[in-house]
Amino acid sequence: MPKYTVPDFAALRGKQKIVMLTAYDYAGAVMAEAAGVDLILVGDSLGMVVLGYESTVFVTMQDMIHHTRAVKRGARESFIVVDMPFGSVQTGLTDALRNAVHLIKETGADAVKIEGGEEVVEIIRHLSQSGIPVVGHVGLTPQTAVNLGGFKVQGKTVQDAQQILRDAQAVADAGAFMVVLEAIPAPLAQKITERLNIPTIGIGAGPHLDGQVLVYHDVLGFFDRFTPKFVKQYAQMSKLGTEALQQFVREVRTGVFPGPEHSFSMKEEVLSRLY
Ligand SMILES: Nc1nc(=O)c2c([nH]1)NC[C@@H]1CN(c3ccc(C(=O)N[C@@H](CCC(=O)O)C(=O)O)cc3)CN21
Ligand SMILES: CC(C)C(=O)C(=O)O
Ligand SMILES: [Mg+2]
Repeated sequence: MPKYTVPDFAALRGKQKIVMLTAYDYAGAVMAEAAGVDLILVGDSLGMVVLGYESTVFVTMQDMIHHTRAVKRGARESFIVVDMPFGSVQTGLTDALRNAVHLIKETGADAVKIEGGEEVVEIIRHLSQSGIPVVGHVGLTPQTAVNLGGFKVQGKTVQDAQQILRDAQAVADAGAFMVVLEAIPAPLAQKITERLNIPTIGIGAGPHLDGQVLVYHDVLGFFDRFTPKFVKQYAQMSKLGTEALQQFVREVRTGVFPGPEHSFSMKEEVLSRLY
């Protein structure tokens, strides 16, 4: 059993900020758990930061299963949320439930996350009532970003902001136990957080939420293709890694590596008997 269960997150509201971080593999999950994050998200952002796609829409159920299994092996004690990839919920309630059950059974994840507002409430209700903990995700929904003008801040007009408020409320009413608010103005996220009775987790949504989530590769500076304004890099791993690898290349070429401390010796009497 993980350290937390579903009701624990509601209990944290107003007491302690909830910290969520993405992870996509064994090593990342080990570090996330050692750092003490409250829960791990195996995000479909893996398509971009790990697999190099231009968007998250190409990520498959198999991708999510493969990576979530690795995360689970690295973070046995953590509550794990897995993103339902694009296409895994769009083909009907039966498919959505089958895919959610499949994800959880194959990976040992604790909950699934589904992008969308009012248009996905039936799916959220169906899964929740079937016993699957569901996290909602409203505001900027990367799987359908092509309809939103790209990876852009959402909810800047009265109409758009009102819709996001309705979306968040609808997702909570449908049984989601937590909701991610992505790339919306801070005051809108604050209003939503005040209205809802489930924890809100923000990414690019300001400080007035119950918790925060960022992408692992952004936090550590492993991803340089773009850096959203809401990202804070706590390390510059791409730079550090490239410099370290350059030194490796240099040392092999100059014969500095491997040194005697990296090599295995052999008894002279053994060597002398070889012919
Ligand atoms: N590495 C990474 N981090 C993320 O947070 C992330 C992904 N990938 N992939 C999936 C989505 C896409 N996300 C993003 C990506 C970029 C912006 C961004 O930079 N938006 C700016 C520029 C918009 C513009 O071009 O005008 C903004 O001000 O909204 C926002 C969300 C968040 N998610
Ligand atoms: C950015 C978070 C919320 C996400 O959905 C992902 O990493 O895929
Ligand atoms: Mg995602």
